[in-house]
Amino acid sequence: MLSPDTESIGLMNEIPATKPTAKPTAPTASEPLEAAICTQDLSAWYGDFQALHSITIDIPKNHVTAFIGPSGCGKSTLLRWFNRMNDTVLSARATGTVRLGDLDLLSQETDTVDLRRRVGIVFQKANPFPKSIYDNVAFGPRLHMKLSKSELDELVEWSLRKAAVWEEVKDRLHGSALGLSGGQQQRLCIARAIAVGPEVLLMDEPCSALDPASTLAIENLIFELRKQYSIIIVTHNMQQASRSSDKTAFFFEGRLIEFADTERIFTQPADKQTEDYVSGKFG
Ligand SMILES: Nc1ncnc2c1ncn2[C@@H]1O[C@H](COP(=O)(O)OP(=O)(O)OP(=O)(O)O)[C@@H](O)[C@H]1O
Repeated sequence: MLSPDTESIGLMNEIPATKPTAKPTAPTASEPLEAAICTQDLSAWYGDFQALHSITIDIPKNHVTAFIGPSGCGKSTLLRWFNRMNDTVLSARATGTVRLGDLDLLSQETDTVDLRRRVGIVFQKANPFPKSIYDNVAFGPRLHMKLSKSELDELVEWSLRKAAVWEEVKDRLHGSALGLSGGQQQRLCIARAIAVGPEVLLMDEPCSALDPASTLAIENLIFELRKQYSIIIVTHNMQQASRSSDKTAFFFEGRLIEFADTERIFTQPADKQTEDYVSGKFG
């Protein structure tokens, strides 16, 4: 049985409608950036506490965007409004707008089940279901796609290959996912997320529980996956943000202080607070 925590609830809702396609669509530098998710004046509260203040940001499609900032500055809160994970927190509310294409993400009429199919999430701690490796990846597709056995086999393999873990698990697909190493489990969770064909992948400190080799494997994977998905990664690791993201947003005390190309944020930030943070003077 799955534990009824918020993370499992989110994963259970990551349901697919269509079989994912594998056509890389990375734009070239000269093309204007199309937005995957746009927020306008987004403010968010937990009870009386205001965690986000008037956030306006366009998250570009097919790029990796890093969210950085000191603990408690609101990075995860913002990420969790992007797929309405905050619905599981009774005291959480938000004003302003968040859009995924034409979809108004804050509307009560938005189908959160379908939203979580389109916006997948990978958490800090790998959380495979206590099932086989195969069944973890096949979980969403089995619920919501009518696939033959061979089509499902193909999708499971495709997802595991895409998540760069196929070679390590192909001979033990029916063994328990809990028997994998931490880094393998995290790549399995990425495979499970992409098996349902999301447009956006949210990653909340996906490497913080991993060793350097597994971290590097995930970073390489993120870099590769951005050809097909719009990725947002929350990280406390400045090297990771600078290595694996195209754009970086720096937050402080619930406010978006600066959002620019990652290279610029790390070499010529416009704001003194950004400079102090990325140079390690605080946080
Ligand atoms: N479920 C909750 N109930 C009440 N307050 C919360 C809740 N979740 C977060 N907060 C508060 O909202 C603020 C922003 O938290 P959030 O987790 O978004 O920050 P963060 O930048 O992701 O922090 P960290 O880097 O430590 O994960 C913090 O002050 C936090 O204590």
